[in-house]
Amino acid sequence: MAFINYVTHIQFDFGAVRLLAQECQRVGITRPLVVTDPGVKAAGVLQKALDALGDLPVTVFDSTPSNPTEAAVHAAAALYKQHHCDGLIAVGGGSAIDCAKGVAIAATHEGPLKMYATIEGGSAKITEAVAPIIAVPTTSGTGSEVARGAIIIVQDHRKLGFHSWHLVPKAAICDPELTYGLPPMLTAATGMDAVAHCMETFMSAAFNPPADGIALDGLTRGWAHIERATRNGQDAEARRQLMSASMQGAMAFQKGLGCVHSLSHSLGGISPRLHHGTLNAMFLPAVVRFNAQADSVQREQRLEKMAHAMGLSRASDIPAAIRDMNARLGLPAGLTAMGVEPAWFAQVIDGALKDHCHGTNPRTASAHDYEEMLHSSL
Ligand SMILES: NC(=O)c1ccc[n+]([C@@H]2O[C@H](COP(=O)([O-])OP(=O)(O)OC[C@H]3O[C@@H](n4cnc5c(N)ncnc54)[C@H](O)[C@@H]3O)[C@@H](O)[C@H]2O)c1
Ligand SMILES: [Fe+2]
Repeated sequence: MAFINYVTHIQFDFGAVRLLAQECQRVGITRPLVVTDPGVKAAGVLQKALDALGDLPVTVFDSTPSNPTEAAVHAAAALYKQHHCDGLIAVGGGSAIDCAKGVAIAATHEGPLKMYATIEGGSAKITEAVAPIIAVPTTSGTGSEVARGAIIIVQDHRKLGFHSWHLVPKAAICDPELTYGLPPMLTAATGMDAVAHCMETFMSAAFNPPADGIALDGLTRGWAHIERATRNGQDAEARRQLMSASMQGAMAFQKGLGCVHSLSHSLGGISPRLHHGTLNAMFLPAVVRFNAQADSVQREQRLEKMAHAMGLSRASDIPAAIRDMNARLGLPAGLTAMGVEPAWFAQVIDGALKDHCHGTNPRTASAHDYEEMLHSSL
């Protein structure tokens, strides 16, 4: 069955952060908890959001870790309750936005967070009681500002997905100016997350032609501008296009993602210091090669369409083009350069097989297939 849904109210423009107070009023948030992280604060980006909130009584939680944890979610939820907040404003990358989504659950639902995780059958337990969220992305990567999912490391160290349409932010404020100060390495790594979303969901077999169109267009924009934005963070047009690619990837991945993300979720749970987008950039070439054999990918000429969007003449050139792009962006050459050890692989594969993205890859991966992908990504 095809399920197609586009729900987020989006303000997308240079300077759009100034609409924050207006959006709070529209959504009905009068006492927000702002969820952010130390890097966003140090970069002066948090202050822009606070300035835009004027005299609203604001509480700030600024301790979101990169790869948010259940402990951070509970600490922020305690602050939310203590200050009688009535909604969340996430200012940051995927980590701050997903942390806010976790708080939106924890502040309004009982019990440990893992009860609500997708693989624990928790999606149906997330009700409309969830606190409202306004998301202000400051990276161009995850697209979490328009997505129904949150990725959080729960107390037993698994990095789990939480999915509900109730978690989709009530408003997204996409202001490319907020990303001007994002350093080159993070621009490249988060940008490759956006590219990975567009590619993976486009390859996925679900019938969702609108999502396919959005993903392919997002890939075109992201691929054409990621290098420019990495080389010159002040390149307004490149920042705008990359922010759109990020948003489009996440609008489209309602189709589901695949083995790139099942591997990077699993590995990111084992070693939270590994950046999600960088891991995806490492896995993409191997997964594209693996998916080239999938019936649906071949029948619908999906790799040919991706190659066209990337300005390549042959589908078989895609894996090498991704590796070349990673090198030009200054990303690591492979998992070894990131400090990943083959001794971890058994645990990575176990987590990948159970991940919520495993089932939507266009070709079912066995443990052996995952092992090959990991070895060829070293
Ligand atoms: N919910 C989803 O749909 C979804 C999709 C993909 C990934 N994710 C998750 O999102 C997380 C990663 O998010 P991310 O890649 O956006 O990185 P991030 O949010 O972890 O941020 C990375 C670093 O960049 C800094 N930073 C952010 N914006 C900045 C700015 N404008 N200027 C200077 N520094 C800035 C932060 O302080 C942080 O140190 C992972 O946990 C991943 O699993 C979620
Ligand atoms: Fe991702």
